[in-house]
Amino acid sequence: MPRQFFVGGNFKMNPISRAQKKIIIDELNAADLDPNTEVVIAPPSLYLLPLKDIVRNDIKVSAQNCYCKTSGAYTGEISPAQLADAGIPYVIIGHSERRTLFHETSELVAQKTKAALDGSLSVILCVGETLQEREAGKTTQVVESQLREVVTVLNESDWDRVVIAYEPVWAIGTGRVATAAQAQEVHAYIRQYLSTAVSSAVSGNTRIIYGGSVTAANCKELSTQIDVDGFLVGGASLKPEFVNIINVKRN
Ligand SMILES: O=C(CO)COP(=O)(O)O
Repeated sequence: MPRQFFVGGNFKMNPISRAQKKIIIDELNAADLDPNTEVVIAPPSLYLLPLKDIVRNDIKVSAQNCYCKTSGAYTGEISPAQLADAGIPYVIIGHSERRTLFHETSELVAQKTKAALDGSLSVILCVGETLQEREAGKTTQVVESQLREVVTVLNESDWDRVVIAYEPVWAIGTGRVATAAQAQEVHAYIRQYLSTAVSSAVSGNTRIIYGGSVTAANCKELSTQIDVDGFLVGGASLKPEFVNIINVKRN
């Protein structure tokens, strides 16, 4: 079966007001969206339930993070069980902002990924190298080591609910997008790695999406790459052009 194209909008800690959010949701609700593309939006946790209630049914809602325990004394955290109970189907795990600003290790990212999958969520698992690592020729080594931790703790069937987001840190929020060839090279590497480390079925079925300064203007070329199965969009997911990105396969 062909991999379904996937477009996620990571709102990060934006926008500030509920009124601004409503405008974004109203635009999405009114838009003519490609029914063949899976669309997921990830607002700050405070807004998960209100947005879920007002957004159209064919757009799924995702958390931006969760913890690896079911409940307990973990002030400030949300558990996979709580997200599942609230009817939130997806969670982003291992975003570079979590890894860098909040010191999440690949080991913790792997534990969270496993806990989320065990809690019946689907996971958007983020990996990617810094500029320094790319310039040192370590891109694939870094991405592989981030994935290896996860591979170690997942069962083969867990991968049915994992989308891998390749997000080079140097392209996030910088306006500096990876070229289609740079993205394809790393996506192909990830697919090859999944084939050797997990199975050829998981390699063939897992969606690998690109994130990092994706816009309506640059998404077309990226989308034509054979191993690019969609996008995780930050800044542009807050703008009307998000609709054009969702519809890139149709235009
Ligand atoms: O981090 C990202 C998505 O998770 C990408 O952010 P930008 O699209 O703003 O670069």
